[in-house]
Amino acid sequence: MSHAWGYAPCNGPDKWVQDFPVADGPRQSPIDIVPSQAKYDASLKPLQLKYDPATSKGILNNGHSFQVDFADDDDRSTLTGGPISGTYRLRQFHFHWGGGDDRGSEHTVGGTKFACELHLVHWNTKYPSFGDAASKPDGLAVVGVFLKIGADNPQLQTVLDALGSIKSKGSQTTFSKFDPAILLPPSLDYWTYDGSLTTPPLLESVTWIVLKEPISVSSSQMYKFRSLLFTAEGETPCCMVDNYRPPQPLKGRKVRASFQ
Ligand SMILES: COc1ccc(N[C@H](NS(N)(=O)=O)Oc2ccccc2)cc1OC
Ligand SMILES: [Zn+2]
Repeated sequence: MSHAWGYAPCNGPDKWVQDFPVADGPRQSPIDIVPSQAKYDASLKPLQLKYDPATSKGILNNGHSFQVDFADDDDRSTLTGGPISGTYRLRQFHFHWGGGDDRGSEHTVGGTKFACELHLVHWNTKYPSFGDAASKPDGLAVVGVFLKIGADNPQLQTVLDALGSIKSKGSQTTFSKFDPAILLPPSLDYWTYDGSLTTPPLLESVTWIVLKEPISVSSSQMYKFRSLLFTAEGETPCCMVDNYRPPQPLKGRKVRASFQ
């Protein structure tokens, strides 16, 4: 691919394998989660997500999605328990969404797509940095939360209100005192499986933890996500929509459930 990766027909998910051969690897993400095929594992521990709002730093349009970045130089915002061992630090969160309410999530459940999916990216502190962890099979843990079309979600509003300041690729602004825990559903029941980043470099270093319970988002709130641009200022504007990779082959992997 002579140009950078993206989600258009010319540089989208079907083309990524040209520059990132791991795209055809044995543990690619996302996947379709089939609840009846997911085996309850009593040894799975409850998720422990402890986030300090003081660690939120800024919000950035990176040309593929937008992300909120967190200070990860200590253990103030961490993931422990669940399917992982040790302590993973929160690095950033971001979303994937569709051009319409009928699509947008990366993982699907029994073939059902949601309008949007939140990813909270954590890295294993047994490694010295995110970059180092990202290349290890147990280096990353991403918590996925589905956003289902329904009532307006007030907890999303501070994030959505910031999008006006980061419309174009490369724009960023401060985003402090934000507690990502307010984006989580009441139940932390989850499915888990071994997978990868869902964007290039598609590294097969992610323990996926996908929450069973979605949070709500209204159609009008979805329009705020779709007001962002893939493109930088001065370029022909292209709306940031359909920034999701479709489900990938399971290739013999087992999905476990933390609930019966
Ligand atoms: C902190 O560094 C990274 C963090 C994440 C990802 N990729 C991430 N993969 S995912 N969907 O599996 O979490 O996807 C995106 C998608 C859009 C915007 C930002 C992340 C890549 C990173 O550095 C290469
Ligand atoms: Zn993601």
